[in-house]
Amino acid sequence: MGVFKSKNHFPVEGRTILVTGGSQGMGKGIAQLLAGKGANVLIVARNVQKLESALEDIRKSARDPSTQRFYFISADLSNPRSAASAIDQATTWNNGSPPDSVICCAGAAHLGFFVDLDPAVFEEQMGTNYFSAAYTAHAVARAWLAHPPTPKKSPMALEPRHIVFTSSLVAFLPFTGYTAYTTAKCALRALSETLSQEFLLYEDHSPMRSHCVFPGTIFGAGLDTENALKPEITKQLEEGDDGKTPEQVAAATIKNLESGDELITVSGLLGKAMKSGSLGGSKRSGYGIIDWMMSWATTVILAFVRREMDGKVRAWGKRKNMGKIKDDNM
Ligand SMILES: NC(=O)C1=CN([C@@H]2O[C@H](COP(=O)(O)OP(=O)(O)OC[C@H]3O[C@@H](n4cnc5c(N)ncnc54)[C@H](OP(=O)(O)O)[C@@H]3O)[C@@H](O)[C@H]2O)C=CC1
Ligand SMILES: CCCCCCCCCCCCCCCC(=O)[C@@H](N)CO
Repeated sequence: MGVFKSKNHFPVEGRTILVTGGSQGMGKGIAQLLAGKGANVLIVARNVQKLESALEDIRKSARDPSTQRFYFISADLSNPRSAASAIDQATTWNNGSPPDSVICCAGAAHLGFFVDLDPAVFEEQMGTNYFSAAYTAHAVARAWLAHPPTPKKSPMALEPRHIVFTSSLVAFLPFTGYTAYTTAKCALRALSETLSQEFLLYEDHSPMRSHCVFPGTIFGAGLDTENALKPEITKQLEEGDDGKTPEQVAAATIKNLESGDELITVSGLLGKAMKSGSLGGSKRSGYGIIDWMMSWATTVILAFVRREMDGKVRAWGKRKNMGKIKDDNM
């Protein structure tokens, strides 16, 4: 049956994988899934209590608890020195080799209308969502180049090492209320795609791959926190997405990594359609046929979707008298 079995581009058994934001939500889901597939897993986040309790659950998901190893590192990854130190600690723990792959899930959304946000939020959102991943990637790419890969199977086979970024469906279509967050998530897409090309420089001696995941709504504590600040109109615009559990998002992410996708969606047809409408010069999945055919439909559909969304936003502003100068100010 070997002929029909396609290559697994993301083997994890016996590998060491670092997951940022691994203490809850999607990151924890991914860490548990990788543990179940036989990987050694490190998780990084700030809050130690959450890290400890997540690590317990990850350990319980292990395929073989007698051989697999698990560890947590507490670090604020929006600080470049802390991110570099986290990769150093991970390398020391992993007997001197950097983690084989890194999955960056750390992130959080601060919602609100642009004019209502304190300017500090723009910087915080870049730190939490963009710099946390950029600094982690920078530190691990340097470590990878300093530690050439050791062949896992035959002497000739060099397994690529992978860095995975987590963006969002909001990177494909504007959603009112998300300015501070979406800009950081779009920056992650640009980083991932530029890196995927730049990594080709090292293809012969130190193959590396970068990927970007674009989840839709993920249920959990992160979503509950962001919803407290989310404008009603934003909730209306997001209604087309039913949402997924962290476990569903984790499973779809790993499945797509295994099939070798660079840009990964995890929301069924909705995600595939939104992605295909924004491909430009981006890498297609497989031979690109499905992306290409789908894009015929979505360039048309998305124009209508956008019109409908804009109509909702315009009507909302009108109903709430937004932007109107109060009479007593005149
Ligand atoms: N929830 C959703 O609807 C969607 C989420 N996403 C993105 O998917 C990812 C996962 O989302 P979700 O499952 O909701 O995540 P959660 O909010 O549940 O968890 C976020 C994780 O990131 C960690 N983290 C946050 N900031 C930092 C930091 N500065 N340094 C280190 N760790 C940090 C948190 O731990 P601690 O606070 O202890 O540091 C926690 O482990 C995020 O990047 C999010 O932006 C994308 C689309 C939709
Ligand atoms: C053919 C195209 C049809 C388009 C339909 C539009 C509806 C899609 C809704 C998507 C909702 C956005 C979810 C991500 C939110 C997010 O990233 C935050 N929650 C972060 O925490």
